Amino acid sequence: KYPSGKERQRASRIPSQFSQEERVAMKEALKGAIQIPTVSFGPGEFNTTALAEFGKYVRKAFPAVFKTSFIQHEVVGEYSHLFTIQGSDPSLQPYMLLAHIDVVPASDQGWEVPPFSGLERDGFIHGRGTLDNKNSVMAILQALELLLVRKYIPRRSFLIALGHDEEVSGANGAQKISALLQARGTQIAFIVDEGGFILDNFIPNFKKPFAMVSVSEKGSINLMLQVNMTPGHSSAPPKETSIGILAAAVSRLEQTPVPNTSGNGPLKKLLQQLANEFSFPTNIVLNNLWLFWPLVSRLMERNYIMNALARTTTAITMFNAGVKENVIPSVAQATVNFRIHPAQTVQEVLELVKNIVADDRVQFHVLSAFEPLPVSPSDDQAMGYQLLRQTLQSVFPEINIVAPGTCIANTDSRHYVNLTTGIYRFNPIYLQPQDFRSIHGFNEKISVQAYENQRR
Ligand SMILES: CCCCCCCCCCCCCCCCCC(=O)N[C@@H](Cc1ccccc1)C(=O)O
Ligand SMILES: [Zn+2]
Ligand SMILES: [Zn+2]
Repeated sequence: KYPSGKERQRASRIPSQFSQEERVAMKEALKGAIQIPTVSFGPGEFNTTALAEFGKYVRKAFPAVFKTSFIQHEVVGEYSHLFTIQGSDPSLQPYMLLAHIDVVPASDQGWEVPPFSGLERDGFIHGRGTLDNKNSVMAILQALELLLVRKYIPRRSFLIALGHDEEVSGANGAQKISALLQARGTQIAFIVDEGGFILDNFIPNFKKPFAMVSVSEKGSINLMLQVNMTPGHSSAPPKETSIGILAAAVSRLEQTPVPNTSGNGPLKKLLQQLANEFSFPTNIVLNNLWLFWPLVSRLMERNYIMNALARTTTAITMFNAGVKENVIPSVAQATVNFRIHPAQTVQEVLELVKNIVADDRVQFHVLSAFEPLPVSPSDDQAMGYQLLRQTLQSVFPEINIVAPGTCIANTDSRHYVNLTTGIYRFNPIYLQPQDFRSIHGFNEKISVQAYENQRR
């Protein structure tokens, strides 16, 4: 039963204040989530025991979410979760929050604390998934739980979709949830997913943190290069082997980056928005990009993260050849992962790559590919973007720059493009370059303070 208008008004002004007990319980809930090793090892290779345990864990940690009559909970693709929170005003189009419960593998080597310990040390909770992306899973459910305890009933309906295989492309989780919603004819006002942060110290000589809300994400090609040659005895080798030819081809690819196309992408706009925050002479340079763009884009290429924003990137990720030390192998294969800049297409990149390799003995096999994602609106009329901006500025009043950007990696949100034109990738967390390296790397951690802010 819905409350009266007065009760609703009161509910809409629920302050984000927590008791000491609540604060302890909340961080303990995150630690427990980190301790469940929901690792995705490869396509179709999941820790299904951990995924099932995670399902039970959230039921126990957030009882109000699971027993509230106006919340429908569905399990999709065995381990993903879809929550539909029915608002009091059905005329408003629902929005949707996304997060994923799987994590990439982590072995104990290289970590200061074991990656699935969830240990708290020096004000940080450590472990795989603390930034990518159990922080979001738990913060979303925790915020909802606390609101429900405080008798919250939303006006606008919303959905929460928690995928279980984002780290291996989302085919069983996000893709199935999206298909289910499409079959139901659901239209979504806007989506919020991972993929943007409050960036702190990412731009050389720019100390002011700013929020980057990613309004698009790069496309991708996984390209397999293969060379076949006649096998033989290593005691009398031919002048060139399949391995040598392939190695030269991938080396040419590494040494010849795909041209910088950032002049036509959102990066230029982002820098223009930041221009007046810089001191002289950088402010003059950035306010006159029509003149200085060649110089600025060359300087940006020196930084590997800025470089990733500026162009299609080339990463050689797999190399396989040879069966025995005294056998000249017949086949050599390498996989190259390209992340496509929004100003380019799959076809354009493939043409460029073939011209760079320029060797007919190298065969190309496209293993998978998709185009850069559409750019979501970020103008004054874009409800999702503006709501996100206002909300983040009310939680972080010190942030006066919120800028649209591009996510350099891919997220589950790409599976929902048929449901909405407004997809915003943003986690309300300060991120420094060393934190960025910890995502999929060593020593991933989140400060207790940052986690508390996420739930507000
Ligand atoms: C002007 C200054 C800007 C500075 C830019 C700084 C950019 C930092 C932004 C950090 C964004 C990090 C986003 C994290 C999300 C990672 C998601 C992920 O790893 N996805 C996988 C998904 C995938 C796709 C296909 C197959 C398997 C998995 C990925 O590899 O992209
Ligand atoms: Zn992620
Ligand atoms: Zn990830």
